[in-house]
Formats: sequence, C-alpha cells, structure tokens
Amino acid sequence: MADGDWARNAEPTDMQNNNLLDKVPKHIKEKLGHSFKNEENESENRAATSLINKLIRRSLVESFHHVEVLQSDPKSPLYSVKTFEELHLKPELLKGIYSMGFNRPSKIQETALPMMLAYPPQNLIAQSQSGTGKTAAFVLAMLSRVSPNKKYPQCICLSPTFELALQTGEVIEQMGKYCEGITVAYAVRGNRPARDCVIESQIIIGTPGTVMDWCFKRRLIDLLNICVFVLDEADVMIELQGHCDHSVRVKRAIPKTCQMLLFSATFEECVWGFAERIVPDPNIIKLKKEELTLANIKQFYNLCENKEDKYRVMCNIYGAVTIAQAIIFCQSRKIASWLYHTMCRDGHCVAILTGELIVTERARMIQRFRDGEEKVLITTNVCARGIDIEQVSVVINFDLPLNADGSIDFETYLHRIGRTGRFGKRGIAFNLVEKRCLSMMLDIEKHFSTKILRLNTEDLDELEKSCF
Ligand SMILES: Nc1ncnc2c1ncn2[C@@H]1O[C@H](COP(=O)(O)OP(=O)(O)OP(=O)(O)O)[C@@H](O)[C@H]1O
Repeated sequence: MADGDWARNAEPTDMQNNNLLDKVPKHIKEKLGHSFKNEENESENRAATSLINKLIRRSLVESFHHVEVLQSDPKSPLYSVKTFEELHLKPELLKGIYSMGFNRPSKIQETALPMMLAYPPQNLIAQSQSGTGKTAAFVLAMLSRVSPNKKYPQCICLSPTFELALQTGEVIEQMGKYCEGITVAYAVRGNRPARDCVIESQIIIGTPGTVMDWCFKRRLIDLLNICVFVLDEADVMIELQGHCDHSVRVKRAIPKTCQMLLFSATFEECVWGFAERIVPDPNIIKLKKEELTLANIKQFYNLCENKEDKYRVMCNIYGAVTIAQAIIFCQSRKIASWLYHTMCRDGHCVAILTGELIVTERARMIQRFRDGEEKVLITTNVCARGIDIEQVSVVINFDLPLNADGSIDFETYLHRIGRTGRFGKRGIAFNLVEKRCLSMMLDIEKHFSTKILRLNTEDLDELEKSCF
C-alpha cells in the first residue's frame, strides 16, 4: 500500500480486522488491555468518538504489518538493501539486535553505520525522520568502538533531557547485553557517585550540565581516552544556550582525534552552519525539505474558542484516545498542571510529567506510562523529543508549540507528533487550535507540504469520507 492510502481505504471487515489483530504482538495487546474489544462508546459525542475510535483502531491494527511493507519500499526511510550482517557488526552485537526484534536496518542505519565504523574514524552529521532508528545507529557505533577490557570512559553521549538520557542508556544496555564487560554510567541529575570514585564505565550517557559537572567540578571522568562523542538531538543542543555552552566545553577537553557524531530529525539552516563549524570535515546525511513530513501520521485539527473549550473537545475524544496510549502536549507547566488537575477532578486517570518534578518522580512517571499503567500522559516540550514508546498511537497538541516570539515552532511540532508512528507504525495527531491561531495551522501545512484535516464534529460524514 502506498503512503497516504492507508486512511482512505475501505474500513476492514470484522474478519479482516480479526486477522490483522492476530499480527499485533501479545505484549502490546496486554498493555492496551480492553482496547481491542469492539465496545460501544459511552462518550457524549458518540458519532465523533466512534469515528476517531475507528481511526485509532485502524492505525493500531495496521501498524503491525506495515513495517515489512515499508522496509521494501525504496521511497521509505525504513528501506534498506543490506542486512545487518552486511554492515560488519560484531557477532555479539548482531545477537543483541536480533534479540530486540530487529530484522533489517533502516535507511539511516544502512547509510550511517559504514561511515561511523570506517577507519580512520570519520565525523558525521546525520538527519533522519523521527522514529527511524537514529538512536540504534549511534548506539551500535559506540558499542562497536569501545574496548570492553579497558576500564575507563571511551564514549560520551549527550542528550537534552533526563528522560532521554535514561532511555538511550537502556538501549545501550539492551543492545550490548551480549558484549561482556561493557558498562554504562548515567551522568544525570540525582545520580551522585561517591566523591573519590573514578568512573570505569566505557560509555557515559548524560545531560550536558551534569556531564560537565562530572568532568570538571567533580573530576570523576577522565576525558583523555574518549574516542566517540555523540550529540543526540544535536540541533536543540546547539540552539539552547546552556546546553550548547556545556557541550562545547566538554568537546574542547576531549582529544582532537575523537570521532564526533551529531544526530537529529531536524536541523534548521542556521544550525547546520554551526554544526559544520564545530565538527571538522564531516560526512553529511541531510534530508530534503519534502522528506521532512511524517507520512504515516494522520493529522487533524479542531477549532476551539478557548482553554475551556479545548478541554471540552478533549473530553469528547478522550474515550477514543484511551483505546491506545496518548501524549498531550501543553505549552507551559501551568497549563499542564491545570489540565492534569481538571482531568483528575473529572475522574480521568492521567499522568503528568513536567520539568518541575523531582527526578525520581520524573523517572517513575515515564516508567509507569511506558508500562501502560496510565494511558494518557500530560506533558510539556520536555517529552517532545526522542521519547520512544511503541504503543503511543495518538498525540494531542493541547497548545501548538510556539517560539519565544509567538511564531509557530515547526521543529518542535514535528518532534512532538513524531512521538507516535514510531518505525513506520501508524499514528494520529490532534491539534486543538484557538480560532485566532488558525493561520498557524495553515503555516504548518505549507511548511511541511502536508494536509491537516479539520475535525469538524458538525459534519462527520464529510470527515469520514476524507479519512477512509
Ligand atoms: N532496524 C530496526 N528494525 C526494527 N525496529 C527498529 C530498528 N531500528 C530501530 N527500531 C525501533 O524503532 C523505534 C524508533 O527508533 P529510535 O528511537 O532509534 O528512532 P529515532 O530516529 O532516534 O527517533 P527520534 O527522532 O524520535 O529520536 C525504537 O522502538 C527502536 O527500537
């Protein structure tokens, strides 16, 4: 099936649906619990909810047989001609990859890995769409480069947030579980090794401030033998003053010969310039502008009067949204907190994750959501990037992401909606838009040359026609 056709095709019959359901892995079905039963919806706005319900159920079901199709479509970012074996990875890494259920590399993995593993080591600045396996690519590079017998830091990977650093660390541990002797140290807030300790782990993953602290203030890390330096979500690391200063300071203290790897789904032109200045002689993998949109995510918007009206619309679609798992993005901690308390007051079971929580709470919240304990997570841009939770099939922008000057933040929009539709799965994004912000929706459509359908609850027949 060609990209974009999925939502227009006829609704599968019950029998087809049941056959497709067989393909949904058991662990996902368990996490989603009741959601696959064909229940009548109890919500007030039954017609709208039932349509959204259909859409979400369909996207969930189709997700699990779509990846194979995409991996053989040359136009897809998941396409590859090579196998993992042909990428000359160590046998213990191949074992790790296959144990994670990967069959074939994605385009970014197939292209970037030979560059990253070449001798002499080459620098790389790489861009690829959200959820296409960039993390796995640079994790494989780090695991391939370290010497397990040498008990000192050899790779540093910087992430913009606490949650992302933990997640990347887990990927390193999972992928490297057959590589004996390799360990990971987490340089994140709340983790305080003893004062006289010297880090022996070969791979350090952390946020820029804490890594800097460990290197220069607490002198826990010897930077002399660092041979790979990764900046994940590199554009935001460069753009955010604090992150940039800390990252550059660490980078200056590591050997000049160290391999530098910069990854992100988005790089604004001004960021490319800076990236190329700090990374000597890099290989570059860059997306064309038209490749930036996420074809597997169906986008909608709903016009609302104000915050209260947005809340009403949200409650209307809530029943459908909790078929799977959903992330709701708010522009500020204040709105996130208001939404959380209002939803709890009205009896909804939701989680909240914002930067003001203490780190143990943040770690607990994201884990609970990952485990499916809560189906809905209310958050801010702190979870906009990198967070990878397979069963998230809906993203709701309670507020559109804005820059400090009030203009639309296109990059964050793309990262936020990219929390769904991971690795070729289907996803749905809803934007709740105040009338005065309608022009921003049109700006997004134009910027990404994409179509965002109005979820007009007054004319559902029309909407249904355009969706299926
Ligand atoms: N070759 C592969 N085969 C199957 N699944 C894969 C493969 N590579 C990665 N994945 C899975 O795809 C999902 C997305 O991968 P990953 O998080 O690396 O994407 P990303 O490009 O870093 O995304 P983002 O831009 O959001 O940070 C993960 O769940 C990962 O386990």
